[in-house]
Amino acid sequence: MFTNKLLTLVLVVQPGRVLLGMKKRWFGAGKWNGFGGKVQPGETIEEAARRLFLPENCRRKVASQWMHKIGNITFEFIGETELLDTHVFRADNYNGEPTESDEMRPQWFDSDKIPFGQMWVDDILWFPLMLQKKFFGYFKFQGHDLIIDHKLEEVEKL
Ligand SMILES: Cc1cc(-c2ccco2)c2oc(N)nc2c1
Repeated sequence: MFTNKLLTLVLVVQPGRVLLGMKKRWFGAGKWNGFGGKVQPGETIEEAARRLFLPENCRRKVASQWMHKIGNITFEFIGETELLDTHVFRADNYNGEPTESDEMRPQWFDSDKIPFGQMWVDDILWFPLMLQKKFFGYFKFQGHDLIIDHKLEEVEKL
């Protein structure tokens, strides 16, 4: 019997570069990733993505269509009963200045120099898809560094 935890992930993809953040503590610490986290009770997935990515003083200024959903990935860990239902968004028109937080240290990377060796091991599989397509993914992990099964499907609509 599995339970579902809703998570968000926002990636800023611009011509020739991608914005990632170095996770400084807790789950996924030491890995570059998109910006996101847990969806709180009473908020939508989109509201959570906006809350977790945009600093409070920017939220009012950014139109609601600033991001669009590009993927939905389910992560399962062997021996655990909680699935991570992760909703992936792109925020390409983001033209703010990323600032460091307690959680994340932002950095721009050239699109051909993504640091996959310091990221979750699934990323190298779905990053190429997010540039052009929408996708569903499922990854079964043993520990945090070994994928023992996965499915990845390009879709027209999420
Ligand atoms: C197991 C796992 C979890 C996450 C995650 C989503 C939100 C916070 O952590 C990942 O993010 C990426 N890129 N791969 C991931 C694998």
